[in-house]
Amino acid sequence: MTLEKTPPTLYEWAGGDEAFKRLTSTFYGKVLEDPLLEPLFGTMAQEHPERVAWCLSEVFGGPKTYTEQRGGHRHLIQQHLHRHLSEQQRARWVSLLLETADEIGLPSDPEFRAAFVSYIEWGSRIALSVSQSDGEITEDLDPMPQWNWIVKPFQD
Ligand code: HEM
Repeated sequence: MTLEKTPPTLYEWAGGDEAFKRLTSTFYGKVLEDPLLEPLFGTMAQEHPERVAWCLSEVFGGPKTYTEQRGGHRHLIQQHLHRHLSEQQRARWVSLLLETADEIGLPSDPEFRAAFVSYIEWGSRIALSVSQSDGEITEDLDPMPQWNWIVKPFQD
């Protein structure tokens, strides 16, 4: 029998809770200075950056704090309904987040960034799409999506 090396989760590779909290606290500081995004986030809850950190941690294989504290993917989607986000705002949100990832020193290896940007693109496009809806959610959207390595980081 050969033992295979188990790769760390993306959450572990990124640096765990502390890294995601640093990412979102720095990011929302920039968001509040941005003329396109400030109107959306100027009145955000004080806990908002931490909730987004829980959410990213969970998607990337960390603890299920967002689901336990806030109610999972259904709740996440619900928070974006009726907001009528624009593509320009979505694109700015993504570019500022990626800029912040560099600034706070998230791992810059191609394998991590390929997986990281993949969720950010997917999630932000879902947020844009559901934000156009004036309806309510009827379908079951849980559990939270789970992201993993897209390109294998280690040899077996
Ligand atoms: C991967 C993409 C995204 C993730 C993971 C995400 C995550 C979250 C989370 C966790 C919340 C708080 C939910 C709660 O209270 O439990 C939230 C709320 C919100 N999101 Fe997103 N979001 C994403 C994309 C976007 C984009 C692209 C925009 C706009 C450009 C946006 C605008 C908002 C706004 C305006 C709120 C409400 C903030 C408040 O007033 O407290 N989101 N999002």
